[in-house]
Amino acid sequence: MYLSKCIRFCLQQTARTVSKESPLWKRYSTAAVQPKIDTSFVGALKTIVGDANVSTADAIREQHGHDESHHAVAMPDVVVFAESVDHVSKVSKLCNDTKVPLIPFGSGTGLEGGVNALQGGVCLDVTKMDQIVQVNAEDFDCTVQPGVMRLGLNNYLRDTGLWFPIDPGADASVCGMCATSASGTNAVKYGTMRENVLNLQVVLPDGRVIDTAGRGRRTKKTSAGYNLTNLFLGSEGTLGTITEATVRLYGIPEKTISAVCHFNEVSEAVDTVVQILQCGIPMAKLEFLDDSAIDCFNRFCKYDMTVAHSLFLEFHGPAYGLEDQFQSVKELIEMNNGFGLKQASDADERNRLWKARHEMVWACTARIPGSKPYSTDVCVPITNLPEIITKTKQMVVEADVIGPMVGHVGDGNFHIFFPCDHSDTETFKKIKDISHKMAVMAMELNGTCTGEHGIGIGKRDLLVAEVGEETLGAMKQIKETFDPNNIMNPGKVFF
Ligand SMILES: Cc1cc2c(cc1C)N(C[C@H](O)[C@H](O)[C@H](O)COP(=O)(O)OP(=O)(O)OC[C@H]1O[C@@H](n3cnc4c(N)ncnc43)[C@H](O)[C@@H]1O)c1[nH]c(=O)[nH]c(=O)c1N2
Ligand SMILES: CCCCCCC(=O)C(=O)O
Ligand SMILES: [Mn+2]
Repeated sequence: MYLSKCIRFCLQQTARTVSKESPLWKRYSTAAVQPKIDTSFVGALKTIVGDANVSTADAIREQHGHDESHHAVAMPDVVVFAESVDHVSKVSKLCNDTKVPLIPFGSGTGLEGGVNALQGGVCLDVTKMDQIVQVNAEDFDCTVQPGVMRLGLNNYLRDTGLWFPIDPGADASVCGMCATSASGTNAVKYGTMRENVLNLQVVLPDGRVIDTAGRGRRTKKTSAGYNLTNLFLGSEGTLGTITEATVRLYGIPEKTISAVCHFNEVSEAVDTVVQILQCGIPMAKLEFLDDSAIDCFNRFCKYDMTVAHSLFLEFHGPAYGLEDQFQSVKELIEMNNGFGLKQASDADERNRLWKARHEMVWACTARIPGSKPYSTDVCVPITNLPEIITKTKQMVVEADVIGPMVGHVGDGNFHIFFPCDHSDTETFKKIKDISHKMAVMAMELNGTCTGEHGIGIGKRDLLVAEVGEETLGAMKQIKETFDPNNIMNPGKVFF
């Protein structure tokens, strides 16, 4: 009850901070100085990176003014394509000296408006820095530049017998995945980015270049000083630009089993998840799709799966023992009245299933032609998962909106993929109301308003409620220490 009162108090307080006279607004809001983008500034950029790497063309600015979220496009004044750490350092220093906003751009697949240039300024596109610097196969790690995408990394690794398993549904940049503390379907076994980054090279706003664990360090564990690596993980471009990431790699599993099963009740599916995890069965993937999501799945991905609440499961490991794990899960599914348990017959069927799962948001969006996706992203301790999923499903049904539920329930994290026609203001209001209530419910159940997509623009009010004023104040102190001129991605994470 106490938690609930704190959360609601903070939300009320934050509602007041939007009107700028309240003390909370002054304490947390650090609006950047309006950019001084003139021909001499653009000329200075061209001197640093070369004429071809600076663009003020509308099409390029528009392309860099949004990500895959529902947030409105906010174009930068200029787009700079960095080709080296030196470029990043000198551009950062120029922006810092002239107090011009600087927004790092990975591959634009973010879901919270993270790259949108709310106050104009310079978009720093790092895709040209696309080298895989080093692969240390015997140590299970590699170092990549910020333009390396996760699928490109895994293609490069194919002959080594290793892979990088963190798998957001998009082909994102590895450094962008660091910046948003990304996750995906494999997190239940391999963890999220927070558990898989050994070192980061970061260019600070004033141009200084640091290595968060020390240059060349790549141990699985360290107790040397503050954990700056995890400080920059999830920083969403607000503390510095990541110009190298050293990440953990894993052996490609000898054997993989994928399977699907169905339930008549949401509670039966989610109870099965909790029991699987409490039995310590080392699942690789454990995804939930409700009946509405399966309906979208069938329509868009050309499947004819039973339209019922479903679990998509995957097991990774040595050939021996994997079938035993599957049989243990089979018993738990049957104990919870699950039915239709079916293994994928071969790698093609397995890959087709998971490709469809990764494209679920588009399947759900296609339910209303011309709509845009609006995704939620709450995460709770798994024992609280049955309550929040059941209550959320009830909210969606009562609101009479299309709200397919999909997610990484093995991590306690799930989404609703609302097809959102912004011109339908009544439905859009219902969607935002459900999203807000879900986030408050998650926080009241000891969870978080964002398991993997970040705060960006749309969840800044929720962050205050989630962490509380004192903790947010400490975060602001860190921000002001690294970025006293507030040039790094202003308006994100904090008001
Ligand atoms: C269809 C689909 C499906 C999914 C997802 C997206 C889409 C379109 N995502 C979200 C997205 O893929 C994820 O947030 C990525 O980490 C974003 O990486 P980008 O390189 O696209 O960052 P993008 O360029 O979008 O930037 C995201 C944020 O990071 C910052 N940033 C980017 N590169 C940086 C750098 N080098 N240094 C500092 N800051 C930097 C930006 O400033 C911005 O604030 C997701 N996510 C997830 O966690 N799990 C999932 O399952 C999915 N699924
Ligand atoms: C474009 C919206 C993407 C929604 C989120 C996708 C995601 O996280 C997933 O698990 O799928
Ligand atoms: Mn997800």
